[in-house]
Amino acid sequence: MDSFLSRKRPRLSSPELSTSQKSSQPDDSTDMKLAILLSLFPVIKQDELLDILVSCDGSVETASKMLSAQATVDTPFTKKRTAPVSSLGMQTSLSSHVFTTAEDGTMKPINEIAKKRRPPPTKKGQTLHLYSPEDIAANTPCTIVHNFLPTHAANALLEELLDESKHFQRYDFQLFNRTVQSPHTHAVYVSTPEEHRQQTSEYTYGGTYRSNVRQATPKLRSVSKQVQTVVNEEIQKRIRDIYPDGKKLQYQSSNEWKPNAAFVNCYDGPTESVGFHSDELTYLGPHPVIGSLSLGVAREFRVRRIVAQREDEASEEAIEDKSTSPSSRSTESQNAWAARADAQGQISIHLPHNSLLIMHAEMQEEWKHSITPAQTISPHPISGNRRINITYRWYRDTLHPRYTPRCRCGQHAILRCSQRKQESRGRYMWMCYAGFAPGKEGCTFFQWAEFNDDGDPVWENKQIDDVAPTLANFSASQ
Ligand SMILES: O=C(O)CCC(=O)C(=O)O
Ligand SMILES: [Fe+2]
Repeated sequence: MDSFLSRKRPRLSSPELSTSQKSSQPDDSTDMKLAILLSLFPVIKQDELLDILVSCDGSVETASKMLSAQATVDTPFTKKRTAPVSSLGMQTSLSSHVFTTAEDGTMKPINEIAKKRRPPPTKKGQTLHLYSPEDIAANTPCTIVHNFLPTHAANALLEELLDESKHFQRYDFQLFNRTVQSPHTHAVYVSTPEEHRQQTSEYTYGGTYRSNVRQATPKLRSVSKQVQTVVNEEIQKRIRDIYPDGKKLQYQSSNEWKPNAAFVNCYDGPTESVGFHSDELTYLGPHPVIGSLSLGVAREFRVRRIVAQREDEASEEAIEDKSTSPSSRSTESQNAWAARADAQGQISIHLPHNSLLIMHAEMQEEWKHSITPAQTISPHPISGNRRINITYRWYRDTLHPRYTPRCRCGQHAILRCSQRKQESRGRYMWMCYAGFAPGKEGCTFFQWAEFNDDGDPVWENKQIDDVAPTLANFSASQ
């Protein structure tokens, strides 16, 4: 395994730190805090920002003051880096490790290899860089198709979306008591007037209706059809080659995947990014599949597994259960969360122009993903420093807000999956949206979500609890 490229990730400890400080905050808030610091200090490496954040006991304010002070005296934190840290273009492959030739000389099918592939190829604190489709399929919940569109079609779509990106906006998200803007811009595209009406007056996002919904261009619509075909093929391959007994996952839809919304992001320059998150399940349902097309500048897509808490961490969780928001957790419990977040390291998937990444059904519940800020990028001949990303999504009719529960605030509840707590891991729940919305306190609404095998909601036998499990138990979604 030495031949694959790995890079040390944040040093979560330093000689000055006490044991309780050796790791950082809870998974969600660490990423949010890092996102803020990155937007304030874009030339500083993410790893260093994390170190500083940890040394400031997780206080963004203290870290920010310290960094501002440092900036005036040009410390190592603020020196411009000349070394090209970006490893884009360096080819590494795990294929020689994961593909074995059988005694009769034939290649073993990928499912046999996947069964043998233990333990996970990443290590705590390290990043494994993957480039080849075989490695990505075997080691992550994703598949990649390079050179997806004919060159002229990819370039034409990129040009069209660069023009569209004039209308993109940053969205707000909540960081404790502050409202923070996304470190990239975006807009949502739909094809029909009815879908436009639904997106702007029925589906909610963060407690409000979306305002930046636009009419899909003919090119976006035609590419959507091509994405649909390939994603459905890849879903079937994944089921056949990777999933246990060649069967779809429980709650994964057995219907054809039919995208009806395209979220388009623009990352203008190397520091624009999106922090670690899972995509919101509310309208996509459990085990959704998402098709993600990259255009323009190549960037790194990082994924990491969500690690369940160990049994000996239960007492700490009991303390957390009394709190109502992640921000009220103790530093020690925050540290434990960060240590778990990094327990299995990260995998970096390199996304060149015109590559289609399929996030398969196990992705959102079991993994988190991000676009990390880059130290260096190679400008693209058409887009310069910009990267455009389109995620094609399938909003399911059965999860239209006319059917889903409302919380005590009178708003549509959001669907979340318990990702960390051993006893409830993998269970779904409807919760008040407001714990995750800018400036909102929220109510304690909580209801277990029940689904049939196809992931369509079952509404009988509602069980409503008065006290919500702490939001701390669930990872941030977007
Ligand atoms: O830009 C990308 O490749 C990922 C975007 C993403 O994760 C999202 O929009 O939810
Ligand atoms: Fe996402």
